[in-house]
Amino acid sequence: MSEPPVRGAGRAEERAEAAMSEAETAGRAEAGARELLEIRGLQVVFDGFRAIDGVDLTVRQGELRFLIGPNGAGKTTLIDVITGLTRPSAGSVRFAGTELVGRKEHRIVRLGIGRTFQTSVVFEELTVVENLDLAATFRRPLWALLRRRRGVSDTVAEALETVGLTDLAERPAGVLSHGQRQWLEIGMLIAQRPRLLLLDEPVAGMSRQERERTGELLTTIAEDHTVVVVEHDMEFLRRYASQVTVLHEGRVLVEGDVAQVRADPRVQEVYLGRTAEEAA
Ligand SMILES: Nc1ncnc2c1ncn2[C@@H]1O[C@H](COP(=O)(O)OP(=O)(O)OP(=O)(O)O)[C@@H](O)[C@H]1O
Repeated sequence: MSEPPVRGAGRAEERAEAAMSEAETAGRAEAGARELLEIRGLQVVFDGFRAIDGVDLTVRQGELRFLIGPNGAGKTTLIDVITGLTRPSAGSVRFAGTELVGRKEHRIVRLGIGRTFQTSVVFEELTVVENLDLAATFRRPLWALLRRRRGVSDTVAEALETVGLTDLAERPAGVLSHGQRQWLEIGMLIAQRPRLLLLDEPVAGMSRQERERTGELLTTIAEDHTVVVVEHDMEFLRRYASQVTVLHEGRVLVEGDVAQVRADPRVQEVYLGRTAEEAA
């Protein structure tokens, strides 16, 4: 379903992005009940295999949504489709009313969607603050990049503060612990001022203490962002999740609050089966 090139489409997209930036400011002030992400009839086929098989998903502005499911359920593929990395064979992904399917990755970032990857994107030789500054320039217009910069911008200072790395601002990112590195990556996303953050397994490999701090961090971030978290850690889910969507074999199996989802026999069978006692 590749589309023919359309003359002026790039400019139309840029206009849409500019409009989105304005809408962004206005949108943040609005009540949190609005639908920000609307996925309908989504299908992704890899060599005849349906990795996503008719997914409908709505995420409202201001939600902290957890996406769980057994290995191969299609969680990462779903994030890949939202961010333009994978093109679906059918369906629609609308973000604040704008269709994302067919848009390039960098344009989707500019529309206000940021994601973390399972692999690190931090520059180890640069300091924490330099990494954040680099991330913050991503959505900045060219003239702003060319201007001589003095000190740390408010955006970067805020991101440092939010992720609790202010004391380590001048240290090279290479010396950070695994947890601190993950927080830096989240800080780098925040510095891009996205409306929607997609976090792929943010507590993987973290110590108990680091997981707790990350849970608190996500709760703070969710106060003024919409956040979708892909997570496997059930203990983490129990403590910090509110709304949960369970994917299984490329479909939405169950959706609801943590208690509803954990009590659902279908979820216990396909996902919590191995931790049924814990789920009780
Ligand atoms: N590029 C690809 N080509 C072929 N098959 C793929 C590709 N990407 C993913 N798949 C398959 O699609 C299915 C969904 O994969 P996906 O990585 O989205 O699952 P997941 O829920 O994120 O799993 P995990 O928890 O293991 O990361 C899997 O069966 C996977 O093998």
